[in-house]
Amino acid sequence: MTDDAITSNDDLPPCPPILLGIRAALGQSLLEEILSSKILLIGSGGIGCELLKNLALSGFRHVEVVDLDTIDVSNLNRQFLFRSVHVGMPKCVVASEAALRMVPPPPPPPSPPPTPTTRSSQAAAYLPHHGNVFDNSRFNVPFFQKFALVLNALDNVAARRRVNRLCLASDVPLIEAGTAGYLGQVTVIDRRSGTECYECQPKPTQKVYPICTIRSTPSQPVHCVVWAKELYRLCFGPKVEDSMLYEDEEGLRERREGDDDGDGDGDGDEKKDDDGRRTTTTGDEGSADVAAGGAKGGGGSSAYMGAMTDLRSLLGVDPASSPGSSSSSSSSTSPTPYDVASAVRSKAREVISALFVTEIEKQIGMGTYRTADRAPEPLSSSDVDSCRDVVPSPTMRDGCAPTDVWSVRECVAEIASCLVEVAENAIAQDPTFPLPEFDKDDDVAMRFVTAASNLRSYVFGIEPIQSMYDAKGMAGNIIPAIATTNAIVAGLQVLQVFHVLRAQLDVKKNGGEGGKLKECCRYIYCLRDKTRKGYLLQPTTLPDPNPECFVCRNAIVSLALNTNEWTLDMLLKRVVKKELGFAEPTVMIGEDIVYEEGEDIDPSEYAANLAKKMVDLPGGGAGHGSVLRIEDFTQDLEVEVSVSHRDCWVDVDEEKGGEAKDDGRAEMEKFEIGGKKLVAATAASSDSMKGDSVSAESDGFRAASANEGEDVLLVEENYVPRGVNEDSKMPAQTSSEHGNGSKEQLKKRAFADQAENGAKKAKFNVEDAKKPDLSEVMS
Ligand SMILES: Nc1ncnc2c1ncn2[C@@H]1O[C@H](COP(=O)(O)OP(=O)(O)OP(=O)(O)O)[C@@H](O)[C@H]1O
Ligand SMILES: [Zn+2]
Repeated sequence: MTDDAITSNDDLPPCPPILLGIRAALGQSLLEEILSSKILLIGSGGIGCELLKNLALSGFRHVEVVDLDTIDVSNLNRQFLFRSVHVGMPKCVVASEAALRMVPPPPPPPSPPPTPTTRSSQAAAYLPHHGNVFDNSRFNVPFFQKFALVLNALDNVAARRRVNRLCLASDVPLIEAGTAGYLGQVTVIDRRSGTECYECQPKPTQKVYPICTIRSTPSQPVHCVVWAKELYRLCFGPKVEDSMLYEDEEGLRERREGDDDGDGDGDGDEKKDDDGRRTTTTGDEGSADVAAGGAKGGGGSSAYMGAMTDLRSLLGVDPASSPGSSSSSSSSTSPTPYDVASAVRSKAREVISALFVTEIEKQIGMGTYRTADRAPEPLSSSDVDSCRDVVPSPTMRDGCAPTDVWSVRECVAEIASCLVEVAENAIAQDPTFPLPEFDKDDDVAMRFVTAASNLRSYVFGIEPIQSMYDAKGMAGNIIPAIATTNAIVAGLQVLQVFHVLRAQLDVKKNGGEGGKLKECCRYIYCLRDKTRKGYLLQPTTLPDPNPECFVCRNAIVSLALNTNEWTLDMLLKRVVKKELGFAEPTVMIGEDIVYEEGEDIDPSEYAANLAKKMVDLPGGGAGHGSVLRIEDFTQDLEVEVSVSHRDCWVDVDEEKGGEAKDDGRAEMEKFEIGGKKLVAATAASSDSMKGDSVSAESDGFRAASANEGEDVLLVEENYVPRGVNEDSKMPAQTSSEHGNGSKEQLKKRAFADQAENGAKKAKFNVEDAKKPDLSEVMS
């Protein structure tokens, strides 16, 4: 791979046997770079565990790991650095300790010893940071600047955007990765090298949710839907132990016994080995004490299993029992439907209270949610009382629609109503009873899952609360995360790490500006189906930035909405924070600051503006044709937003032959980012604005080309990637007029890549059309 890679071992300093292969492939100087470089890893879940193991076994001695979550039982099947004794402990703490034990011993110091001491001869340290990467007091530009490069192993767009911005602002290369079932992708983002950033391409609306475990600290609606499906299994499943929420006494005992030092704290106490080489890696202050809190979580019993067992028996789900025959039922004769309904409602109250009050309070007490964006708030007892017919279930209401969003109390009432229905069906010996596995097309199943998922969202402050229609879309599209894909992708990431370090080493040795990663790094797809030549990995050149990207190219963002009705508060929450990802925005109209956030800012200063309509804001208002300037010093980001007023939203839905499209949002709440920019500030009628609609969706097409001399398998040279249609060799499906997303630009890029790499024109391979854009994948 390199010139010095061929040097005979006799001429080289001693090296741990496990690293001889690395040295033979990469050379002594790159090995030294590996031994001394500081690497930051964000996320220690499925991909993160694989990456940590790879980094450790490749000789990396200085790695820091950020993760906000604690270990759940359901992570154990494939997040292989964790054991049942670790349940409840921070993932990053356990993963760092486990990986550190795999780091080969340091090479013996050369004689005479180097002066000053180089980092490669220092003790290895894998430092965990249990926290949310959005915590700007800890994870900010100075923190990122300490590292040679950053690796992402995340499962959500918001956190990926945050890391992307911090890396751009810190000038640190980012190796980004994602998987979705059998599919995966890895790319390298480097501002100085002029590569595309994570946000250069608009993200397509997510259609599948690759996820298969439960997030202890949920942050998205889909995390709650996954949890609710497991709750459904726990209530109605033929085998209660199949549910990821199931806890039995034996399992708890095992976990306590697994804490082999017998102190019950579950810490494993494995921080040092005999020669003291492996240093204690408690990380920052947060990690050590949370680890202790989390460990108690490993030994505590769940607050809900007792009530759940009674409920199953009452529902007649467990074969030994029949409806109404619970131990808590006092009736000795056959119960009437009324008796059953009232017994079920009362038990439902107990279960809901255990799940959404007692269990949450218990976990809060143990510090499980310290890293959540917002501390969870247990339901109130009056909310839980809605079980007792206090509130009618929303689906029993006249005119109820699948797009309705239910309140907390309605969700509680809906759960109770589903449970009563199941019990009554059981009594009537309905042939559909007992309930089958969860089926999104089953009415009771979907009502139950929507209500339970939303209650969890309410408790954790997760928005938006889902209508049954939305929840169904998610519940039906959750696909399992596959450990093998995670392993492949993590391996590819480490190969890119070597390339980045090699480029950095060249600059150190030979001088120059750096920024040459486009020459050596690749965007790599991991495909599900082999290409015709039998390859599963496809490297392509790193794409150029999108000139329309407001993150890396300071492009102006165009925004259309009803400026007469939108308030500043709506603008901040729905557009500035949610869509544009600003963490601490300062909003200016001309020279006037209309809003500011941050540690030193008194929130009352701009409180009066929050309720004002956009047109009524100071500085002349943010009406049609105005320009807002939004800054965020925490991300070193500044953007100009060109505002246009729109109050009529007739979009043509081509699939429905030109009918008006209803996306479920109230007319007044609609907005569009990324339409045509206003050229001049003219007063606009609704009609004059109609033509401005441009979908911000893109299929995330990447121009692909075969590259010679890769360290991954090549695809055949006549391969044409997804999105290029056979006749025109033009990217299909994109309707965006955004820079690289436009047909013309994509076409140019595809052809430029082909020319550059001598790739011949190709036939479109149908199998390859399955290749997704994984830029928004979950893990
Ligand atoms: N904002 C964030 N700050 C820090 N860590 C984060 C943030 N968002 C996500 N993570 C972490 O990224 C990791 C993503 O890994 P992954 O998705 O494999 O794990 P998982 O959620 O446990 O499993 P699953 O594959 O079922 O989704 C998680 O451990 C999660 O805690
Ligand atoms: Zn960009």
